[in-house]
Amino acid sequence: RLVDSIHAINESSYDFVVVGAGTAGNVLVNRLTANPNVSVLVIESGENDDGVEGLIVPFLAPDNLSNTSLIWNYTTVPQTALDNRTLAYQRGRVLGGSSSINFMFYTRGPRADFDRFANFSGDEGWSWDSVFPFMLEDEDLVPPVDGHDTAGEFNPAVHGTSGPIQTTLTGTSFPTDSLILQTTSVNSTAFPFNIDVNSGDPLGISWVQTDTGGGIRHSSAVGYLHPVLTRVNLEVIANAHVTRLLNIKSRQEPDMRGVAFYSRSGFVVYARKEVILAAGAINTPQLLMLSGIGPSAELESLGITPVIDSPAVGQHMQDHPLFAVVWSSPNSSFTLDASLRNTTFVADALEEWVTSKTGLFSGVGTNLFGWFRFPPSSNIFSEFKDPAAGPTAPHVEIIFNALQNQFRSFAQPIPDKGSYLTATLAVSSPASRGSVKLTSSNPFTFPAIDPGFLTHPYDLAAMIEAIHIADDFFSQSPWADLQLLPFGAFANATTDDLLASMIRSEVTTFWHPCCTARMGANSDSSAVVDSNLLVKGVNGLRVVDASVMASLTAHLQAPVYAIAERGAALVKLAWDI
Ligand SMILES: Cc1cc2nc3c(=O)[nH]c(=O)nc-3n(C[C@H](O)[C@H](O)[C@H](O)COP(=O)(O)OP(=O)(O)OC[C@H]3O[C@@H](n4cnc5c(N)ncnc54)[C@H](O)[C@@H]3O)c2cc1C
Repeated sequence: RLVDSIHAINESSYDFVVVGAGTAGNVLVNRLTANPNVSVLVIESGENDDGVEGLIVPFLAPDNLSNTSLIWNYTTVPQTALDNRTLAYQRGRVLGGSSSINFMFYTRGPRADFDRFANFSGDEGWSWDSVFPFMLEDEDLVPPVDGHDTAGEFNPAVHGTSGPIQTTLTGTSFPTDSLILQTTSVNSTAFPFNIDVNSGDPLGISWVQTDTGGGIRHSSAVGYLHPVLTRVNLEVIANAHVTRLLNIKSRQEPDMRGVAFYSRSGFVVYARKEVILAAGAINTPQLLMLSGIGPSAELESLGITPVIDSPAVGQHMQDHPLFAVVWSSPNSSFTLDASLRNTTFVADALEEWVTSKTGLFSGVGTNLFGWFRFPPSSNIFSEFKDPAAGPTAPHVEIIFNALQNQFRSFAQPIPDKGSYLTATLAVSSPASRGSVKLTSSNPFTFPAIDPGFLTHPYDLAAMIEAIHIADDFFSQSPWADLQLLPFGAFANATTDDLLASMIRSEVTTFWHPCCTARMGANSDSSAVVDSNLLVKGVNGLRVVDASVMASLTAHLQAPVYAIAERGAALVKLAWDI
């Protein structure tokens, strides 16, 4: 049952209180309420997603970033390695959380990253082989909207077909698709084709898989929450902001099963079994610290009485730095710039989506992308230790036909004529670390978010390597007819030093924060939760969201689903439900 008012809530205590109806939170809600004897309240700060068209049209995803009623409109602190720029740092604030506003790439990440989770936490249960069955549980792979034959575009053996989240392959082809594939043939050593990015070995160039189905976004709200809203043992309150967790024991080990929240006025509810924090990698550490779980001295300086000293809360933050390089081409038939400037073309494409959920608006605008490792002999490793987790973990990601082969830049203005090809690049296993810190004891004051982009020099060197790989890619024979020329600032960045300044002045976020309440062995003071995701040093509190990752991996949504599926299994096991 979805309620919009606190007065409609039936109880003052529930078996489980879940904080945040986001990507992970809705997995917990769905799996726990499958048992009719278990009662769950989920408290979500954002509004109901149902009926908000902008959230379900895949092609319109970027527009959500400026819809401030659906997002946490965060900004980072000045990034010291990015010319002191601050960056917009949006998160989803709506049922479905960031899965309702993200760009829908469905990527589970490399085997090596999950094996690193297992090593770090001392729990084999987090290894790729152990988590893999949970990865299949969230997924329902469905045919693409154009019904084309997908043989050779994915490996059915590594996909789920009965989970809540529909995933699919592109249903709109772009002229550059065949050129990308030809490049994997003419130089399969540097640019191998990989039939399935989600097998645990994502290296090479693959077809993009998205969490869309039938031409619409399948967020955690669409897949996990709305179908179970009729369960009588579930209550969901939207537009209700959790302000802190309450220690309900004055002696012995703290017990955090009280939840204070605000919905026009303040309320408290209690969990009989557990509070599960699923507020995401920014708000989870914020709430822990507001509740007295964090670095004691910092909390005291803000007037917050510490419950336990947990210095790692908010630390070890990672995110992928993202950057774009643009080439111009006199051959406009390969790019969509001209079409997208034509209002009739755009209106017709939208009309096609409205009537049949097919065409340009049914897709995310990117069909093929690649993950690459630098060779062991690469100069970068004479200077830096390799931060990647192992042989399946990429060093860089390149999205070759980003957003329909049109001009796309995070810093430069859109030209009103010409045709362009944009590659977006990311450092996949960055060495930089950042933090989330409280600036106030007021729960409505935004925390200080510092992703620490490029603060480790390896990340800048890796981004320069990514540009060289992209350049090499577009220098291969299939691209000759396009007569590509580096465009804009890229055209003038003719040395690595000039590339470095361009990177510093343009890098932005891939919106993948994680690791701010990371998992680890009990003896490890750099970890906030144990390998069962229970907050160390207190009772009754578990964290299940991107904050618990031991280190950064892929695009985070599919890994978060897998972590949440396993998290739900851990909760059920702990309470024998
Ligand atoms: C613009 C963008 C594009 C992205 N693109 C992709 C992509 O293409 N592929 C991919 O894999 N990943 C992508 N990501 C990342 C991915 O979506 C997130 O990492 C993932 O969804 C995070 O899941 P989560 O459960 O940790 O947090 P969220 O899904 O953000 O959920 C947290 C929820 O908690 C709620 N909440 C927070 N604080 C409170 C509070 N105090 N009280 C009550 N409720 C609260 C929030 O409103 C939210 O609903 C993208 C993210 C963004 C923002």
